[in-house]
Amino acid sequence: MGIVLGPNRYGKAETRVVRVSRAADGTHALTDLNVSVALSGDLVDTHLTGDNANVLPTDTQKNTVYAFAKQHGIASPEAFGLLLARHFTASQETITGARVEIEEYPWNRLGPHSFSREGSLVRTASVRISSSGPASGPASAPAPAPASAPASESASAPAEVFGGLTGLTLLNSTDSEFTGFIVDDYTTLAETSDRILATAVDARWRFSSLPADFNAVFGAARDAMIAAFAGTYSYSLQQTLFAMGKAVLEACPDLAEIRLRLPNKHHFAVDCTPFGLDAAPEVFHADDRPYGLIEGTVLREG
Ligand SMILES: O=c1[nH]c(=O)c2[nH]c(=O)[nH]c2[nH]1
Repeated sequence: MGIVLGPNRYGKAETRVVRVSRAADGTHALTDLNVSVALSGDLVDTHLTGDNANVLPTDTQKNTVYAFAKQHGIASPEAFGLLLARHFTASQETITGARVEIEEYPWNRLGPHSFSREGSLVRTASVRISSSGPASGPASAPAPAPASAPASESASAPAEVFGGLTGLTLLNSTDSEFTGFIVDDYTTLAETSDRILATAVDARWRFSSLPADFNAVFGAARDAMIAAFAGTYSYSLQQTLFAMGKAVLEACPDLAEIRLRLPNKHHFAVDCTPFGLDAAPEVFHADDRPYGLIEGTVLREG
């Protein structure tokens, strides 16, 4: 039996790029990204014989990230990912697929040129382009070139675009129950009609059409998730997950689906009665692990 090369891709991972935009009045704006590029295409020779004629070096990919940040600016992580993915697939005959994954670390403004890093929230974007068609899924959209894309790249292959976030830590100190679950020989969990519900949201949403303003969609999706978490009287984190996903799709018509991963960050009431104190649950132990992990996709019917 012969041995053959399977699916493969290569690229420069985690190029950290910080773009400063300087306005005439001395006010600066900051965009802080971690960009990972992975390319695929006609790359058999480099694997089988070491002939690198078809290989665009990963060092060049890193340089392209920096050059595009300078030349085109970074309107949004999604638009920047599209710009890069289109460039790599349109400019090199041997490169037919590109996946660009971006993390954006938000900074809060302190002054005209001073900033502080925002907590744990990270915005994410992912763009996949294949000149032989989108990577997968029926709802991929033909992607218009971002406003700042070079004209030569405007007629390129369809793209799949995902946005999202991680590390959005949320907590309700009441309005959460967990009762009526299966009880078997190993169940010790007591039913509770009042508990802390806390999670760190990991969300990824797929665009079915590409909006003019990705940042507006991001803000609307984030705000809808937060409002749904805070406003839902929860009987399970699963129910809260669906409410959050539904709220995002209702707020954002450009999105086809949202995938949510919600760790249940357990808070256990500490029994203070041995210390002669009352039993009201006011002191909690924030447990690190193990944690429940509730995962689900919410999508439009059809
Ligand atoms: O919201 C919850 N969902 C569960 O499935 C579960 N399981 C558990 O032990 N606690 C919880 N809480």
